[in-house]
Amino acid sequence: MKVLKDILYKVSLTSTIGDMEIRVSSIVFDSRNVMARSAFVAIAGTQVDGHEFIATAQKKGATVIICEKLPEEITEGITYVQVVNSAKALGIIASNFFDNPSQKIKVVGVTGTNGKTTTVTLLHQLFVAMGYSTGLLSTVENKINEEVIPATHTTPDAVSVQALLRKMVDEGCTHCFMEASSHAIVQERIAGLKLAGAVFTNITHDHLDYHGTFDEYIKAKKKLFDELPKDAFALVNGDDRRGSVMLQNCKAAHRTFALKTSADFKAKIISNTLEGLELDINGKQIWFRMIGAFNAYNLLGALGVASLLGEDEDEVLRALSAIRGAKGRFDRISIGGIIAIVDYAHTPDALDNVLKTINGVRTGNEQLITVVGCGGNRDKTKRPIMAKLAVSESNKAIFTSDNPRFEDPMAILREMQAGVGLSEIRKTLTIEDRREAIKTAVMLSKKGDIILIAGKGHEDYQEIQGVKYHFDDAEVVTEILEQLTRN
Ligand SMILES: CC(=O)N[C@H]1[C@@H](OP(=O)(O)OP(=O)(O)OC[C@H]2O[C@@H](n3ccc(=O)[nH]c3=O)[C@H](O)[C@@H]2O)O[C@H](CO)[C@@H](O)[C@@H]1O[C@H](C)C(=O)N[C@@H](C)C(=O)N[C@H](CCC(=O)O)C(=O)O
Ligand SMILES: Nc1ncnc2c1ncn2[C@@H]1O[C@H](COP(=O)(O)OP(=O)(O)OP(=O)(O)O)[C@@H](O)[C@H]1O
Ligand SMILES: N[C@H](CCC[C@H](N)C(=O)O)C(=O)O
Ligand SMILES: [Mg+2]
Repeated sequence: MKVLKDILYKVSLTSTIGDMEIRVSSIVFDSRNVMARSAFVAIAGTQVDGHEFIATAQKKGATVIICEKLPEEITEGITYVQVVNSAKALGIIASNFFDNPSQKIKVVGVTGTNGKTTTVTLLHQLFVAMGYSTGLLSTVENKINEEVIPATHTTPDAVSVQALLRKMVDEGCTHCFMEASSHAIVQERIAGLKLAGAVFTNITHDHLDYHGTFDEYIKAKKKLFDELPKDAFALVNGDDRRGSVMLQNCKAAHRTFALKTSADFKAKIISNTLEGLELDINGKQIWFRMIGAFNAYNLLGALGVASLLGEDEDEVLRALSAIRGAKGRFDRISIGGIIAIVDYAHTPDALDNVLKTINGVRTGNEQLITVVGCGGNRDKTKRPIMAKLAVSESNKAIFTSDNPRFEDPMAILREMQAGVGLSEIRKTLTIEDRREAIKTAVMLSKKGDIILIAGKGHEDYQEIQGVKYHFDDAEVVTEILEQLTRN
């Protein structure tokens, strides 16, 4: 239990009504989770306005209401705190409630359209390998050293972020590497967090359904850098022209990494094969198990962070060279001479990168068959672009479902087909059922061929009408390859 006025430290208040010395049992932003003596924080969301649930929260036992607009009816015995921005207040209050864990651990946030999970996973594995007790907050999973705490979001909600950091500090962690999604930055899920540094990987087309325009999407990412303290570092990809935008008006120490331009952390690709990457870094030639030129950026980002946190470059490079990265990112499954690659490419840039990587290393005698879909209730403008890329960079493309959510799967597929020109339509098949699509790809391939299954990576479900059915691309393709190559 914490005293209300203590957990309001640093929150911009407009007015208060009632006892400020009252004790609070938990911080809750969803009325459905309120318990006796909770403080309920009302937030206007994308679907509903949390202010509509103030009365419900009170009935369920909330004794403190934190809101932007005071309710018309004020109840005796309840304390009301009016704040300027309740989403931001939630982060600060949650941090105070958990005794500001981010002040006791070095937290590094990674943002960007692609490469966040890969970069934080590399860093987590690297710091564990170097002997540090280390936390991870990522799309795939949250972790304290090797203990897995399932993840529901790329960046958890504000209360979970602080609760997880508290657990990390209590378990002796000295570092935490976390993804900062653009949704999380805008929704203030990381308000109240003290960052030791932030990384910008890149920005390309995604999430325009949520942010509205590309400019707003850039602004969302930039907010992370605008709010960094002076003693933090801001490490950006110098080859992405928005890298310098992130650094405008940023008080933290400016640092860059790049393959093409001059930068604080630089590398040159010596070789890039389906087995891994060889890079030249400061005159040292090092081999990494990560595949694809884009992973040179993720490796450099991780090296930059480790160096900025004071680690020895040689030791870092030695450890990094043994690391495989995150699950579902360029996972290779080779059965009966057919190679299947499962990858989380769910944006045009990611798909383009993965296809270019495969095309850059194949002989050309084999076929490349791409199985791909686009998520429902997400940015629709990605659909024709991703379809076009899949067709033009593969011998055959099979369009299929990828979490249709509440949309009609066939409507999504038609929007994908609209991106393919008449001359290329014969190179495509549309098969709504993802298992059937993968099976068809396997049946169409012969020894030496490559099947790329894009979009779901580590995901172990197919989300249809609010229900998550078990579905794992790697599991399905393995089973089908084993069956068909046995016969
Ligand atoms: C679009 C979006 O980001 N939505 C997130 C947001 O919900 P919202 O603003 O839509 O909430 P809402 O349903 O309108 O409700 C408003 C408020 O009323 C409260 N409420 C609601 C109902 C009720 O009965 N009682 C009640 O108190 C809600 O708890 C909330 O505080 O805040 C919620 C709590 O933190 C999130 O769970 C929710 O994530 C949804 C499920 C989601 O799918 N988000 C995705 C898009 C997302 O966040 N993705 C990024 C990664 C993207 C990427 O980088 O690729 C991520 O970080 O995971
Ligand atoms: N640095 C990069 N530049 C471009 N594409 C990349 C990069 N790193 C990874 N990718 C591609 O993007 C996909 C997603 O990578 P990753 O999971 O690391 O990104 P993310 O930013 O965490 O994505 P999300 O927004 O869904 O959390 C990979 O499967 C790969 O296809
Ligand atoms: N973090 C991303 C993941 C997309 C993954 C893809 N499989 C899909 O469902 O669209 C999102 O929530 O938009
Ligand atoms: Mg991620």
